[in-house]
Amino acid sequence: EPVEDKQALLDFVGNIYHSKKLNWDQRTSACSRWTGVTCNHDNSRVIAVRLPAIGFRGKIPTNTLSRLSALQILTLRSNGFSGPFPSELLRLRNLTGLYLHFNNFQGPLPVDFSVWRNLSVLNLSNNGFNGSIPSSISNLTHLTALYLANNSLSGDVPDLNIPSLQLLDLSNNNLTGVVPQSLSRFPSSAFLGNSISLQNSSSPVLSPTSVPKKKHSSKLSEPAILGIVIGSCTVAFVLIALLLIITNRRKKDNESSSATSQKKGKSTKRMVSDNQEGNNRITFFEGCNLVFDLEDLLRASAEVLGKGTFGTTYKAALEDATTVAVKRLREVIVGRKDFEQQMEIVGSIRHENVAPLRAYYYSKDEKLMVYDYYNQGSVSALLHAKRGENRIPLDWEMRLKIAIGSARGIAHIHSQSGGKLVHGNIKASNIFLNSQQYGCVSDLGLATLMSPIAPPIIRTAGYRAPEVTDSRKLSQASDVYSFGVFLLELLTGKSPVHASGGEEVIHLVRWVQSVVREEWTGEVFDIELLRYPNIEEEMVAMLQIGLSCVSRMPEQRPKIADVLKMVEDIRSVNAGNSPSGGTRSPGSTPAVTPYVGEIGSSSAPH
Ligand SMILES: Nc1ncnc2c1ncn2[C@@H]1O[C@H](COP(=O)(O)OP(=O)(O)OP(=O)(O)O)[C@@H](O)[C@H]1O
Repeated sequence: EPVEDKQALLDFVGNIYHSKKLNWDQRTSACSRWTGVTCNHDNSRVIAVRLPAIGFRGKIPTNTLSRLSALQILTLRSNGFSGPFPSELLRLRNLTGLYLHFNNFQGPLPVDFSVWRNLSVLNLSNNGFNGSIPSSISNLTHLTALYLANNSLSGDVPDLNIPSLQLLDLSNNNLTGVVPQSLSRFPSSAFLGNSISLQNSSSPVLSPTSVPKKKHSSKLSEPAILGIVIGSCTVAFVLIALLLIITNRRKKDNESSSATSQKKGKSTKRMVSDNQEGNNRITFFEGCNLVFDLEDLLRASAEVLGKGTFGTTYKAALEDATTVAVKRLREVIVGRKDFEQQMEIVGSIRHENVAPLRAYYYSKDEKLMVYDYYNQGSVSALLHAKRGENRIPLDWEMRLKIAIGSARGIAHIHSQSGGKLVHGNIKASNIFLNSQQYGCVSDLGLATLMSPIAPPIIRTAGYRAPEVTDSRKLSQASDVYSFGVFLLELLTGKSPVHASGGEEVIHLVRWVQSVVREEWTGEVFDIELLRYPNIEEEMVAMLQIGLSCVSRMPEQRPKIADVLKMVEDIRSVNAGNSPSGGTRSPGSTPAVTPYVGEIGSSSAPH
């Protein structure tokens, strides 16, 4: 437990009015129980504090939050904080994200911003700040987003030469002069509602107060914000249903807890729901550089990526220019405790070939999981999308790296929880490319949490081991089966279950087995691969591995560690370093099916 950090937080909350009760109890674990608090991996320090719309009123008590010296993220938005800029916060040298928007802060900004060396997002919009924009902001070399809109800032816009800056909003202030060259790359909307003209342009394009000022927009109700989001994001779909359900309670709280709100009569009722709400927190895992809270998620414009077995996945663009994938689960059959336990296991996995779970949210009505967004799409999309058109096919090199990476990821997963963890849903749409373009597996550990009556989606069915189809016996061996199907998919370019011409449905595994049995091995490979010379031996090696993984009997399948060795050896097979058949490690499960033996002798040139 971070004893001192905990005390700092208690000192903070004990010395400021807030209309919404926080479940910060001295006796409970701040790291696992306290709303809005995130700790590092060994729970020795608090690294994030997210307290939007708690109904705080007054000045931030001195010498409280500033003692959280490991703090990286601070969100105090949509409260009623007042007073001058809390310059004590400049002591928080590790801050990457500071969100103070929608408060009533006043007076000038601090002169020297340069202490916040790691700051990536600064949102001070919708306050009453005045004076000029300090040019020391230029020293924030990691800054990606700067929001100063809806204040009373005046003077010239400084020359902010920050190459990393991607998002800028200075609108609705009293700024004058011209847009400096360094900021000319931003759209004019960033400067709207000031008396600024664009450089090299004789006419002032932006007339003063051309847009009505929205001062102290903390008055804006959540529905109004939603309205703006929805209205302005005509192209993007909005997570309306998601938003409405989750915001429902918060909306009520916001209305009455905002400092400017008139309604105070609801407090008793609110207290009751607060107590329940205490547990409905969004939980972040360490290494989550993403700066968002639930409300950021709600305000994000979102697009449906697809519907899967376990729910629907959305792509959500956050206001700091990051994009996340939010998976909304349905039919969770376990209780909160089991769910949280599993999330902790999944969220603690950090491996370059496993997609990191960044955060999750649990409430009675909503269960969300937040992942990084992979903009290249899944291997399924890379493999199958728009075949035939002038797309760039996945070359053999890429497919090898995908196979190696995903095998490494699965091997790592199987080594977790005392060697007991099962992925449960290995398939091409759950495999992505990491920054080195190796395979990276996602969506693990959900199968045991979800309803077994989840509709059997045909896309998933093709990856299921026979014992899973028959009696839902998920195991590491069934993961190996699914991985084998995935290898066959990589080799053939065909989906696990696909229609051939007419209505006939082809099962990839059976099809590959029969083609191989007829000794037409060459026929199985993806025609897109035929253009690459000298890879047949490697393809045959992968075929052998894939077929051994899809052995009917679970105990005949190799262990993933052995599969991994074999996959990693595919290259050396070709380089002639390793004699055919000698690639398996001693002691590995003998899993070569008769078919494979035949391929080995019939196709490998001697
Ligand atoms: N982090 C992500 N980045 C980019 N795309 C993603 C991400 N997560 C999922 N997707 C894509 O969104 C779509 C829907 O994903 P989802 O996981 O909900 O369903 P699925 O993979 O088809 O099935 P299942 O629920 O069984 O995993 C898929 O095309 C998937 O590849």
